[in-house]
Amino acid sequence: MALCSVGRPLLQNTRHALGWFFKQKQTFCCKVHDSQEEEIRKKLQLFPGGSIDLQKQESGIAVMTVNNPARMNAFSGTMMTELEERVCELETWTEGKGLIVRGAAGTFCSGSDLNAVRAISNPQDGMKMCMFMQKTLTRLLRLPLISVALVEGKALGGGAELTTACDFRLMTSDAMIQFVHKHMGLVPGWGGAARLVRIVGSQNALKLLAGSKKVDPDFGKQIGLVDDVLTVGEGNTLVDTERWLSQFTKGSAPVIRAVKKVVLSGRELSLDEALTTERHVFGTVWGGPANLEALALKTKHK
Ligand SMILES: CCC(=O)SCCNC(=O)CCNC(=O)[C@H](O)C(C)(C)COP(=O)(O)OP(=O)(O)OC[C@H]1O[C@@H](n2cnc3c(N)ncnc32)[C@H](O)[C@@H]1OP(=O)(O)O
Repeated sequence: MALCSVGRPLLQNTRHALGWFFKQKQTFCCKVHDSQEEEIRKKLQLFPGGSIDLQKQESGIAVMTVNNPARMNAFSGTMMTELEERVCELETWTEGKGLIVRGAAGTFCSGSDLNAVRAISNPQDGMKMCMFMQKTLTRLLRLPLISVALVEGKALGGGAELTTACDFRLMTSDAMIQFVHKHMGLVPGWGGAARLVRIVGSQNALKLLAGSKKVDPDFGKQIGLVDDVLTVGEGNTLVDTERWLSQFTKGSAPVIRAVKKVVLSGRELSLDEALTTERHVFGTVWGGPANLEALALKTKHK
């Protein structure tokens, strides 16, 4: 059997990549009824408050709002389980192309609700809560939608982690992102450190985590955490974000979703596995309606 460069048998590699690809394709609805997860879900339900709101628009862009303004949009337990439900809804939204994640009332999110944190401050419950949020945020990042976090006001702790589960981050000119975990005697646990390293590199991740350094828009852009800055007071930030995102979501949903899948496989798989996946994703759009229309129009790229 032929060996690929990383030493994994080629056939095994192909199977792995295809398994990954079809897992992304299938609509997993949605709750994994694993007993540990069910246990943590039940525990999270004991900490109510706020909501995660989802609006799916005809444009193919959905807006997800972290809504708990009395606590600066901190995540209560029920908001964690609602986030999972909304992600599940988005996994089955086949017309979707883009997603905006934002906070209610002009601020992003102040992390986990400290009242809930105090009540479940033993390591076992902490790890279970982290596992639940890691899984949900990984599914969020893997949606076949191009996602952007609109950061207004503050994104602190778990809120900063949530921004890293989106493909892009936009900040208003007065906004701030801060991984405050160290000041709380913690490290990120919602997958935020692993994702941060992939976005800004380990040197910058160390500065942000070990120094709990405040990230304003200029510094954010400099280190590649922030993709663009919206000037406060100049129009409606949500409309501006939709306009910004539409540069990437214009066009046919199957093609936009295919773009996200090939980029995701490039980011998450070995080169051989990513190449296999890319071929298969290519096969889903080759000869498809958008491809045939472009050929019929004799499209030129001047
Ligand atoms: C995954 C790990 C984590 O996420 S650990 C949590 C990390 N987050 C934090 O430590 C945030 C702590 N909060 C703060 O620093 C401040 O409240 C911030 C967000 C800067 C807002 O300050 P400021 O504008 O002065 O408003 P404030 O302090 O009066 O807050 C308004 C009300 O919101 C509440 N609040 C805020 N954050 C949380 C939170 N994470 N959990 C629970 N409640 C929170 C404040 O307690 C305050 O409530 P109240 O009006 O006093 O009843």
